[in-house]
Amino acid sequence: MAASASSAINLSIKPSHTSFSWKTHLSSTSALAVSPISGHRQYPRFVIYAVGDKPTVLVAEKLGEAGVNLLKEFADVDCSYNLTPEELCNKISLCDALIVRSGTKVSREVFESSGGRLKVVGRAGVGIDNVDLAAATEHGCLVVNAPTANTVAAAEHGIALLTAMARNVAQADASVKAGKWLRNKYVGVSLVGKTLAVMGFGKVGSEVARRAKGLGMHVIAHDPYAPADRARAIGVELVSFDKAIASADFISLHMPLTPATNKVLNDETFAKMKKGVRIVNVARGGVIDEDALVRALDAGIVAQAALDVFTVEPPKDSKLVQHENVTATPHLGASTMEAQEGVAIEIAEAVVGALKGELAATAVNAPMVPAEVLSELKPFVALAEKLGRLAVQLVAGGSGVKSVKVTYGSARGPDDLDTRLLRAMITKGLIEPISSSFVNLVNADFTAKQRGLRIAELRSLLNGSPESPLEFIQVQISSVESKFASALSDSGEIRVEGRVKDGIPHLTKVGSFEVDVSLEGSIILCRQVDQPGMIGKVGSILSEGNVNVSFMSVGRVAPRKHAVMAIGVDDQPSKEILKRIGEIPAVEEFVYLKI
Ligand SMILES: NC(=O)C1=CN([C@@H]2O[C@H](COP(=O)(O)OP(=O)(O)OC[C@H]3O[C@@H](n4cnc5c(N)ncnc54)[C@H](O)[C@@H]3O)[C@@H](O)[C@H]2O)C=CC1
Ligand SMILES: O=C(O)C(=O)COP(=O)(O)O
Repeated sequence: MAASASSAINLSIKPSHTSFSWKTHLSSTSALAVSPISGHRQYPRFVIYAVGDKPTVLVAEKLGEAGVNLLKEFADVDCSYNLTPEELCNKISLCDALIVRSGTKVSREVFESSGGRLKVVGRAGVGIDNVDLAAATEHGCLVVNAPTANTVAAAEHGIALLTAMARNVAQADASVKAGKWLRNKYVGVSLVGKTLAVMGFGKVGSEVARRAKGLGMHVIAHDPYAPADRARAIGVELVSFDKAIASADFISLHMPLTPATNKVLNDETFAKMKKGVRIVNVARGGVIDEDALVRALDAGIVAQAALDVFTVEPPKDSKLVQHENVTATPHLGASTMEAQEGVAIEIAEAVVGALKGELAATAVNAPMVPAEVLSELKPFVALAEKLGRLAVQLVAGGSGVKSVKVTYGSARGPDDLDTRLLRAMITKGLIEPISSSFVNLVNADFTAKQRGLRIAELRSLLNGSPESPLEFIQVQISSVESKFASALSDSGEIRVEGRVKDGIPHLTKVGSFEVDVSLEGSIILCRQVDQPGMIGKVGSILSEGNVNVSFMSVGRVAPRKHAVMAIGVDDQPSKEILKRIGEIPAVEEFVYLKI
C-alpha cells in the first residue's frame, strides 16, 4: 500500500536542516491554532513552533530599533548590512527569514541558495521590485511588505522635492555655500494655479494630491486601477495617460515599477508633454528612461526634474545627476525617523507572524483570506486536505494523477464562497503523500501546475440555509485505476466525499457507497458480502492486534449484497493483522489509508 502520509510530513513550511528542530504544533487532525496576535490569520499545518532553537532572521539593511527588538523576542537576529550578493547567498541557507529594504536584490539565486530553509522575506517598505516574486512563490517562500508606515514620509518628500525644485532651493543653497549671491539666476516658478498630474493614485499619490491641493494647485491624476470615488473625494479628476502628461505643468510619479510602467516616460512620451514641464520622481527610477530624460532636459522639454530614485542606485549616470536642472536625493522618501520606526515594527510583526504560521495581512504572493471567512472555513479546510490525502492513496501505484475534479456542495451563491484555501489544502493532500514536495498556500497552485495536475472546481448549488458555507466537498480523480475498486464511481472516477459534523470532518461517501466515519487517525475500507457477524469478526482481529477502533460504519447497496465497511482506527495495524482481515472469506477487497 502506497500510503506514506504521516503527521510528520504535514508541515507546509519545514526546515531542511536536520540540526534545526521544529515540531508541528498541531496534530494531524487539528485545524487552526489560536493566534497569539489577534487579528492575524492562521492557516492549518502552516503553523510551526520552534522547540529549543529559535528561528534565525537575517536583517540585511538598517531597520529601526523597535523592529529589531521585536524580532529578538522570537528569533535569533543577525544584522549584517552591506552584504555582497555572494555573501547573501552564502548566509541565506542558515536563515528562516530575511528582511531587506530597497538596497538588496533578493534574486532567484538567493532562494535557490537557501536550500528550502528561507520561509519568509520581509520588505521593510512598499516596493517589492527588488524581490524575485516568481522565484519566491516557486520556493514556497512567503513575501510580506510594510505598505503603510512610510506613505506619509514618501508623500512629504514628494512635496519637498516639488517645492524645492520650483524655487531652486538645492542649487541656490550650493551657490551660497560656494560664496555666490545669485538672486536673478535662481528666480523660481509659482505652484499656485498650476496643474499637477499625479501618475499612480495609490497611497502615496493620493497623499501628494491632497497636499498639492492645499498649495493651491489644480490636481489631475492618472491611474487605470484607482476608484473614481476616491479621486472625487479629494477633488481630483482621473484622466487618461496622454491627457495627464499633455496638460501638466508638473508631473509627480507614484506608480510601482512593473513591466507596464518600465520606462513609461521616454522619448515618445516626453515629446507629448508641455514644453517646460517639471517632473518629480519618488517612485522608482526605472519608470523613467534616464537617457531620454537627459535629452528632454537638454532640449528644454523638461525644465527641471527632482529625483529621489534611480534605475541603478547609487546612480552611475553622472550626466543626469550632475545636470544643473536636476535636484537629486539618495532614495530618502521613506527616511524619516517616524516612518522608519513604523516600517520596522510593521515588518517585524509581519515576519514573526509568518514564521508562526499566520498569514500577515501584507502577504504579497499568497491569496488573502479575510479572518471572518477563515474562521468559517476552518473545519472544511481540514476536511479538504484529508479528502485529498484519502483520494490519492486510493490510486493504484504507477497511475499518474493528472485530473482532479472538486465539487463544493453549498447553498451559497458562487460569489459567496472563497475556495482558494480549500483548493490549496486539497492540492497539499493530493501531492504530499506521493512526493517529497511540501505544499503551502503560497506554492499550491504553482506546484500543481508544475506536476501537470489540473484541479477543476465545480459548485453544486443546494437548497437550504446558506448559514454554513459548505454542505459537502467531493474529490474525484479521473483516468486512474484504483487499488480499491469500490472507490470508483459509476463513471469510473475515484470518488470520496466528506462533510463536517459537529466541527469534525467525516468521510461520508466512497465510490457509490454511503459511509460515515470521522476522519481522525486512519481508516480501513473493506468491501464484503453483506452478512451478519462481519463487524464482530473484523473488530476482534483488530482488538487482538491491540488496535483501537474509533468508528465503524457500513454502507451497502442492498441487504445481503455488497457493503463497504469503513473502520476508523487510532493505531496502525501490523501487516499480519491486515493480512488476517484480508483472509476473512466474505472480504472481497480492503485498503488501509493513513489520513
Ligand atoms: N522613494 C521612496 O523612498 C519611496 C517610494 N515608494 C514608491 O512609491 C510608489 C507608490 O507607493 P504606494 O503609493 O505606497 O503604492 P500603492 O500600491 O498604494 O499605489 C500605487 C498606485 O499605482 C497604480 N498603478 C499601477 N500601475 C499603474 C500604471 N501603469 N499607471 C498609473 N498608475 C498605476 C496602482 O493602481 C496604485 O493605485 C511605489 O513605487 C513605491 O515603491 C514608496 C515609499 C517610499
Ligand atoms: O518603500 C519603498 O518602496 C521605498 O522605496 C523605501 O525604500 P527604503 O526602505 O528606504 O530603501
